[in-house]
Amino acid sequence: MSSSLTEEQKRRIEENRQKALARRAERLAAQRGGQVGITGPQVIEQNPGNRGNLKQENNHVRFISQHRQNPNSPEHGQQALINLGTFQQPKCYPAFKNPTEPSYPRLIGNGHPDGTKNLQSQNKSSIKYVPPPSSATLGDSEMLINTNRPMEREGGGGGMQKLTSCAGAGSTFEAASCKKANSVAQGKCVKYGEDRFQVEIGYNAELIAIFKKIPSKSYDPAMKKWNFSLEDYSSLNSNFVGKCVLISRLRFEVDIGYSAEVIGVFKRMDSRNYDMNTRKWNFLLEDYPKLMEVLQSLVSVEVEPLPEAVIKTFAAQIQRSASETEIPDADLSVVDSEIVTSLMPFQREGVNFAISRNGRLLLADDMGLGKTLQAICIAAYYRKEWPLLVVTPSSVRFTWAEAFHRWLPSLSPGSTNVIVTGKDSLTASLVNIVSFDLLSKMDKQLKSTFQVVIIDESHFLKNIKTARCRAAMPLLKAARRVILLSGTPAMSRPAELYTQIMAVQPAFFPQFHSFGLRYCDAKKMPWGWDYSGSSNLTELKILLKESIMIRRLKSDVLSQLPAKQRKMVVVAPEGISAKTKAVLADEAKKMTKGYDSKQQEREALLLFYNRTAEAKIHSVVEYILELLERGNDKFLVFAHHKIMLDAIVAELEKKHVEYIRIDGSTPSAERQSLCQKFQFSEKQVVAVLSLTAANMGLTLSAADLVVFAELFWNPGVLIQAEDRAHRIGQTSSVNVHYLVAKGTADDYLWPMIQEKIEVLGEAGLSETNFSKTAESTNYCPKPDPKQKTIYDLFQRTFSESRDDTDEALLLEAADACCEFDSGSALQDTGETCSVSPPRKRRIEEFFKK
Ligand SMILES: Nc1ncnc2c1ncn2[C@@H]1O[C@H](COP(=O)(O)OP(=O)(O)OP(=O)(O)O)[C@@H](O)[C@H]1O
Repeated sequence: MSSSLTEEQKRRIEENRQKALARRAERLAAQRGGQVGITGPQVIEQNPGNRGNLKQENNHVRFISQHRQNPNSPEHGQQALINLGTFQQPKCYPAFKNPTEPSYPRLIGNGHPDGTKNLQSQNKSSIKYVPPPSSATLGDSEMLINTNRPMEREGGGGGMQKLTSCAGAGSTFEAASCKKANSVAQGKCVKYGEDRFQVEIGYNAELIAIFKKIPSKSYDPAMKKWNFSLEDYSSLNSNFVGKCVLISRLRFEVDIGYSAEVIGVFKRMDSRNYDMNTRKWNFLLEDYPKLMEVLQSLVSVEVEPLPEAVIKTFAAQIQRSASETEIPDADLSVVDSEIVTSLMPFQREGVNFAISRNGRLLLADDMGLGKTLQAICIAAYYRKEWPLLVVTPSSVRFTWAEAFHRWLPSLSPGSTNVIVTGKDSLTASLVNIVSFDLLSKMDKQLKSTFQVVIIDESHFLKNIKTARCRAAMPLLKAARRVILLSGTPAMSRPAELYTQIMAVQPAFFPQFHSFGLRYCDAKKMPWGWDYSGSSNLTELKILLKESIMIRRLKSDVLSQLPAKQRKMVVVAPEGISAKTKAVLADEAKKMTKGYDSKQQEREALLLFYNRTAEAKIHSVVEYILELLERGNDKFLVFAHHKIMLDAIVAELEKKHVEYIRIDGSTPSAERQSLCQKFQFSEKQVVAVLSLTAANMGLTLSAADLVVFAELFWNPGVLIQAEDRAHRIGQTSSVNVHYLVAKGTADDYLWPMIQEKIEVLGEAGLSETNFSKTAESTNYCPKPDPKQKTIYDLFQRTFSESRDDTDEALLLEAADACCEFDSGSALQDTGETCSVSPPRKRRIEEFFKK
């Protein structure tokens, strides 16, 4: 993409800038002749060379340095006008690592702080330099202050003050108020420590109010003086400042205080529009070069231009060549038809978007909208460039492998490589799947390059300091296609987006600091920079949507979604210890030998089921923690065994996550209030529920995610449990995650459940069936012939009529000392809670369409 300004425009802007500098130098030379101790605005009017329109400016602070002998020196005649109503942060600093380093030229407004390094590649016409002060520049300066805010200006009565230097070695100031013309204070700026300056002046409430707004302010109680970083000295030496901000795909606004001169310029623009609400002027992007050219020729005005990333992204609009072109339909003939024909229309649009962006994107669809499927389809489009690397949270590594085989039947069985230890090869297969944590332990192998990389839950990379981020970033830098997936790319602040943007478009914001200044409301604090805020979010959102991000909310595509989206999650088997695996294998072996009585059979099955719960605890807890880390607000977790329910609750308590628990021991009277708490709490709440004691009669529609920590042999119980969220009051499609562990009773329960649900589906008794919406086809397709006995045993035992069997089993379980949550298996409290309050979302507005 090319820059928006032509060479000719750049040349003219530079020419104007030079002329302006020369004019400024002349004026300052004239001022040096004797303008000292001037008080009040009228005096300034006598000196039109200083500012032609001081009346418009009298809500500003001005510093004027007069000590420079060489008028052509860029340091000569530094002036600052700072609108106190919208105090400007220092614009940009030389280097992110050491923003206080004074020896670089300081650059206003182009968003790239690292001085000369980036200048070649930048649009020079949009840059203004303000040289930093040195301790030497502190000698003589003049400060003109009006503490009025812009809105108070009309009413008159401004508190104009002036601190004027005496030429010479010392720097002396006078401060006077035009309200009280006879109240004149004298002061001076002196060097303070290595990189600070101190203002020595008598007490003046208005001045102090101004000082307090300066980010680097510090009060020295011993000296009873205020001091500031040299950076802020420079920042005060800026002109009448404003900034350009993108407000739509086609328009930008100029955010600047009132100036007749500027408004005169605005009025000459054909596309001008004044927004009565924001009281700001906005223009078509095609007017941007012209407007900037004129504004930058005004001596008194410094306007922060649009960031380079915006200029590049919207180059077509700026150059008037934009047309509303639809993203073309990609030719997916190289991709397995299985997946292509399954794509829902919005998913197809996602794939088209990705391919139009050359396979580099942030797919930020809401949870459950099929990001996995879209990512596999996008990656498959670039199959010639494989081997492929998928980096994912550890709990879903195996689910990814299943999904590849399900959606790309052309993949041979051995072509997925799930990495389970740091010693495994990262490049063993065509599709390599690794967890974030393992990736960071594979230092030696990180030199391998992948042309195509998928990062699932890419917000895991939000912190550049983490080992996972440091390990992943070089891989992403080297890759040609980078597919980031996250339903919650940033959970609380725009700073979290930076690494993800860098991963997809490294050229957008090479320095975090420039991103921080523009979008994180960066503030200099005594301890360093604070980037936890947010600013210009509308622009960031428009920029990302135009360039790299596609995001659909469930509500946008609800008509295309089934009421329930079921998903099987294969939880990591190494969560199960070797000892537990051996016990499970032993139980299974015993079962294949057969039993003398039905009673013994059932006991054995229940024991197997119980051991399965024990074995899954670690993986289930890990999965729930990952859901919490992803920022899922509210969800339901169903489990059957008390040990599982206890373990989940213990972890939630440890993490200080609010939860409700309803199990067999929860009195009926309490259930209503627990439901209410879940439905109406604004906080993140997890409902931990017993499969048999809380699967009916409760309304928990504030959640649209249901997680099954354990399976149950009766699909009717599961469907009823799902319906705690999927019921009246639910406005979304409900996601259902079944956590399934290989080598456990799940191997037998899962195919059985699917079979039964399919039957229910065919009979119209279940809205969706598993085989169409869950990654099921490749999971334990048919039990091992040797173990078919166990499957049959499960079938036989649990296919009996539900009421009798459940009761009998629960009793038997008690006999067998298994800790089922059996308290009130079939209680129906009939409680309902009304529609939930709007669910809290982090930086919600930003990510809404
Ligand atoms: N077009 C489709 N046809 C059939 N099933 C689909 C389709 N799209 C998604 N699904 C199924 O919906 C479920 C949710 O999809 P997926 O896991 O890809 O969503 P996601 O956006 O990645 O969710 P999360 O944010 O939870 O990771 C899966 O079981 C998936 O197979």
